[in-house]
Amino acid sequence: MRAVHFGAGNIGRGFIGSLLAASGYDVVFVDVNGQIVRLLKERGEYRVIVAGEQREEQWVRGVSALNSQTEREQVIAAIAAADLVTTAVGPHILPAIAPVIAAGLKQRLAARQAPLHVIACENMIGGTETLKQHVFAHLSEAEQQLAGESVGFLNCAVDRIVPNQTNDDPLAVTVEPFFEWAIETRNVIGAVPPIQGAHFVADLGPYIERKLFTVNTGHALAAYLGYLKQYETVQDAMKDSAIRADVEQALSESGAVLVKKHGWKADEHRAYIDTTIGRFMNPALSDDIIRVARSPIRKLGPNDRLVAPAVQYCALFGNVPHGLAKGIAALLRFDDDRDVEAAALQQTIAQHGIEGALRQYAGLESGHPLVAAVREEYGRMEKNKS
Ligand SMILES: NC(=O)C1=CN([C@@H]2O[C@H](COP(=O)(O)OP(=O)(O)OC[C@H]3O[C@@H](n4cnc5c(N)ncnc54)[C@H](O)[C@@H]3O)[C@@H](O)[C@H]2O)C=CC1
Ligand SMILES: O=P(O)(O)OC[C@H]1O[C@](O)(CO)[C@@H](O)[C@@H]1O
Repeated sequence: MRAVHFGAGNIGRGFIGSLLAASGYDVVFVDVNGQIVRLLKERGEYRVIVAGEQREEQWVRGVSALNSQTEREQVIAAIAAADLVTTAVGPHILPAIAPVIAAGLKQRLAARQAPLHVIACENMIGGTETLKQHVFAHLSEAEQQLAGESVGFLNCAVDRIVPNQTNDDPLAVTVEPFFEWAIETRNVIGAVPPIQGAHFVADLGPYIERKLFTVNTGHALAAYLGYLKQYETVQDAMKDSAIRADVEQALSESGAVLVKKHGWKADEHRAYIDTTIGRFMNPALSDDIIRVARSPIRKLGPNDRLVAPAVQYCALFGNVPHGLAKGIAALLRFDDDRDVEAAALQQTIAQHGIEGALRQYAGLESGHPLVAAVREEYGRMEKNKS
């Protein structure tokens, strides 16, 4: 079995590539990072360090790599011959990799009809569906129809915390022990792709929302509130009892939405929240606040980790979730100049106020009750700023 994986970064090497190799796939990583591609080609293996109560090392073997900028034809040929194409590049990169995936599909469709599955492993709702739209924009109608018969685009939810890496070996990747990869079977063609440890589900909706509105919501609160208090890592922020209480409150609010909307059992969801908070506090990892806070405009999106559960909470319960509102306010205060989205967000706020930013990026009109709550929290943070 052959898998082509776009994005040999933290989650690509530390989670997806490692699981695919363990499942028996020959994994070809595709990346634009020349050093990582070169080292993967030279060595054909790398180390995953699982940092839990004990430290465990696992070797991922039999991998290779291609540079999507300089080896485009080889990437196309690899896709044409693959059983599986996966991505972990970041939502904003999906349009950039779509043309080469489309070219691979064209070559494949001309030669054979064996099933191919495509899975985008990004932190977003409908990630693979979004990738499919980008890919299909490069195919003719006839090619789209053919692709519909043999290419299955499967949405998924990926969960494993893989922080920025500080190992001397640039290929080694330190990860947390926990992982969960839920893959929707709705668009499977033929048999489900054999992936050890993946959880195949008929309907991804409850799983992606549980993950995004718990792990990513809580992480975002910890990061944005931690940034305001000048902590460097999520672990340090979570030791601050006030921040931890705010994270707890926001997760109780998003949890109420998840329990009511998807029927997750309240006690089981409480255990899921507790596990998640334990993961944020893992003393064997050091997770930079700047990494978790990255791309605040994306994270302010109407379908993303803060605004989506907050809006749904308002609609379901008829009042405002103040913990989530505080998280949104803290995001609006994120002004680290190393992050291009943070700079753009601050410019929008300077020109149009926070109401303008909430309208533009979150789709929230000024009359929405959440806006007043965010404004109040935002003002309070200004007063407390020292
Ligand atoms: N790190 C984590 O804990 C988790 C990350 N994710 C998601 O996984 C995705 C990737 O995140 P990370 O691995 O953390 O980021 P990363 O920055 O470590 O990895 C992204 C990789 O994509 C590569 N890349 C960029 N443009 C490319 C292109 N045009 N073609 C091929 N490769 C390209 C980069 O060089 C980099 O190696 C994101 O959507 C993130 O939300 C999901 C769950 C966990
Ligand atoms: O990867 P994103 O969407 O920028 O957000 C960072 C978040 O994603 C993760 O990397 C993985 O779930 C978390 O560590 C964090 O909540």
